[in-house]
Amino acid sequence: MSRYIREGDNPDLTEERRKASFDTEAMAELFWGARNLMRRREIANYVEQHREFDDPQPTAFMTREELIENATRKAVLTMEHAEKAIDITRDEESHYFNALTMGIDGNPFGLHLVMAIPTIMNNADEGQQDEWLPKALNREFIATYAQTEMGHGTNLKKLETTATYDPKTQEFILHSPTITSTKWWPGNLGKSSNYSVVMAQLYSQGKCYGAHPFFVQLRDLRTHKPLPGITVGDIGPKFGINTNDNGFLRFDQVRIPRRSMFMKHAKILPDGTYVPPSHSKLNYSAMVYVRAAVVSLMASHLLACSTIAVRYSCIRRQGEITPGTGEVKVLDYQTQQYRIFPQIARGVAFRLSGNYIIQLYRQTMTDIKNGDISAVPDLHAISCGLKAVTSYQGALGLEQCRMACGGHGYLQASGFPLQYTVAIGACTYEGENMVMLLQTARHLIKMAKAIRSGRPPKPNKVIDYLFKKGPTKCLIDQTYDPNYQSVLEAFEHLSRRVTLEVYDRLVQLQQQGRSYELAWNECAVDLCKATRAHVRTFLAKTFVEEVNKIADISLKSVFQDLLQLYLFYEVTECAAGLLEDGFMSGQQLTYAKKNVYDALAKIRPNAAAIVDSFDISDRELQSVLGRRDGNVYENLLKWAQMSPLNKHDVLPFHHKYLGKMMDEARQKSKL
Ligand SMILES: CCCCCCCCCCCCC/C=C/C(=O)SCCNC(=O)CCNC(=O)[C@H](O)C(C)(C)COP(=O)(O)OP(=O)(O)OC[C@H]1O[C@@H](n2cnc3c(N)ncnc32)[C@H](O)[C@@H]1OP(=O)(O)O
Ligand SMILES: Cc1cc2nc3c(=O)[nH]c(=O)nc-3n(C[C@H](O)[C@H](O)[C@H](O)COP(=O)(O)OP(=O)(O)OC[C@H]3O[C@@H](n4cnc5c(N)ncnc54)[C@H](O)[C@@H]3O)c2cc1C
Repeated sequence: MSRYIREGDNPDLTEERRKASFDTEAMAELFWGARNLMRRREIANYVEQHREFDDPQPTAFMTREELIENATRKAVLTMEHAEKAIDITRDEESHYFNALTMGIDGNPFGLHLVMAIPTIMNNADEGQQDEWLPKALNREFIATYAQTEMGHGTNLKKLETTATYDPKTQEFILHSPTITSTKWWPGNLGKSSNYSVVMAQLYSQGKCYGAHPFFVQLRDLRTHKPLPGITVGDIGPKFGINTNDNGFLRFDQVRIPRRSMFMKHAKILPDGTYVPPSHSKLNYSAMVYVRAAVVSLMASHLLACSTIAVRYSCIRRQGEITPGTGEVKVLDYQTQQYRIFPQIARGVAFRLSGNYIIQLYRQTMTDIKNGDISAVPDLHAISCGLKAVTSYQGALGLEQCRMACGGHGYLQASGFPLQYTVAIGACTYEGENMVMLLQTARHLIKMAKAIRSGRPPKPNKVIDYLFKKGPTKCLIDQTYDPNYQSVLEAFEHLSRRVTLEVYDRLVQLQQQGRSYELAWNECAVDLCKATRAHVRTFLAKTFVEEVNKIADISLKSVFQDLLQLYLFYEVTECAAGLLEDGFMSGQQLTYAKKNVYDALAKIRPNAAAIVDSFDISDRELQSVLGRRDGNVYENLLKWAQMSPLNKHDVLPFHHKYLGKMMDEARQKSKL
């Protein structure tokens, strides 16, 4: 018996696992890296041995208060166990440990770890870091990130919370002047946090200097009651992440010391003089971090949901393909493969680009510390576009996986509602997706201007292709092309064309008398298309580069199948754009489709082993349909029997309403 095939497993799933053309363990090592995989296994074992991390019942059956209490209990346990279970200096280990112990629906430390600590690290000056960081790491307080207000989330310039400097007392006065200035949404703000990063309009010497971050104590450290002048609470149930106490917050003339303003970049001197930062957006770095992290987060969601969908599709038999030969596994239907396998391929693509963008983020933060801010605009541009594209495609992909599981996919027991409701938040938080696409487009338009004026900027891996002249006709079906250069060139062509076309239209509209802003708005849909084309090119190139690095032939061949699917699926997705200017022919589109179908057929026998190699445990999946052992039906029944409604054969209020109604109806009909 192996790690993947065990006694008592569903025989249909075992048969699938035996079919694989590669060694699943070797694939898992390639996917995670040998050391990371070993550490994942050790961490998972650690958690399995500590049953106190188990939920007392499936979270789907809990009330909101029970959810939050359970998450809080496990969050404290997680912190207590962290040093024994993981190397806390390694983010990968922390993320994995947290996902195993606390799940994905939220926990009281979410924003503390993901936004408040990064803000302290990147926006506090040395003295402030010395004071706040050890306490933050030591969990002496829990902080969140309060930026969005009821009236404004996107347009930070219009935030209404004010921080007015009073040089007499050397304090800021925080105030929420209107209902719409109420901070609204911050994760863990409602009940868990006692501190927060607060974005407020900075006023000094009668002048407004725009939104700046402040570090503010919200609750008494002993009683946990809100401090005087502070009104704080939970915003109520949401589409998802109901384990998270997203909150509201108001200030009524609350005084905080001058040194509560984050002063690494901008400063207020004791007399009220404002010292500007070297780059006006350096205070936004925590947002940049989460945008970059979303790419890997979407990979995790897609890989988890495709694991569920593939496993379930291997044990679900329904209908015959050849009459009289018996019911097939639903994974044998080409339509099923077409729904699920592209999600696997996209998940892998996101994982590879997610690694790249997080490294770029870390490098840029180090550069900023050393006084070099040159990479900031490029990081902002690509992270906004990637965040928007991966969260949107991730959301669509999860829904495909759900639908691929038929009726059972709609059950909470499938695990999809949890994955989906958590994942789609990323289309909105950290910058609404359209707004993010338009941020990247600003960068692309600058590049287009440089192309038109014949002055390329200094070399940059992400945008260099825009300045090259590619082939004038698509060559995807013409040459032997193991590195898919002609597909990449097609993506580059599309990106270059839509970027230049929308740039030319912007210029033309201005020449016709429109202001830049009005012209921009008239071009906004196409500007978003330019960003999507650019991000597609980036994701595809990263995928090709990474597959080329694989040495093991049998593993490489599996990745090549996924790459083939990814690239040609993307060709079909953007076919309208490639056909529009005659770059690609209808015949070439047929060729692309054929490549998609060929790839589906090649992936089919390996599908179960591919998803096994993602090494996603049952504890993470929280899915009866996606169980490793494939024993779905008996466990679905067990799961339903745990429903609180089944505590009583007859619901306590039955006779009050339905019972009474039917009794009365029967009596009337007897009369
Ligand atoms: C498996 C991995 C697990 C990892 C774990 C991850 C877990 C994830 C958990 C998720 C938790 C979610 C928590 C959510 C938190 C939030 O949502 S916090 C609130 C987020 N809010 C936003 O994102 C607001 C969006 N709005 C903006 O960012 C800005 O308002 C704007 C739209 C970008 C415009 O900014 P503004 O200052 O008004 O712009 P302008 O003055 O017009 O300037 C524009 C120029 O500035 C450049 N720029 C903008 N932002 C940045 C930046 N961050 N960095 C660098 N440069 C920036 C922009 O490009 C413009 O430049 P030019 O074109 O040169 O003018
Ligand atoms: C799950 C979740 C968690 C969150 N966590 C936090 C948190 O911890 N801390 C925090 O501070 N905030 C948080 N937020 C708030 C979040 O960051 C904002 O909701 C988000 O930035 C979008 O802003 P908005 O709500 O103002 O949307 P709006 O800007 O009002 O969006 C409404 C519509 O207007 C469009 N639109 C707006 N401006 C433009 C424009 N310039 N061009 C084109 N279209 C435009 C948008 O595309 C969208 O279609 C969270 C939100 C969610 C959903």
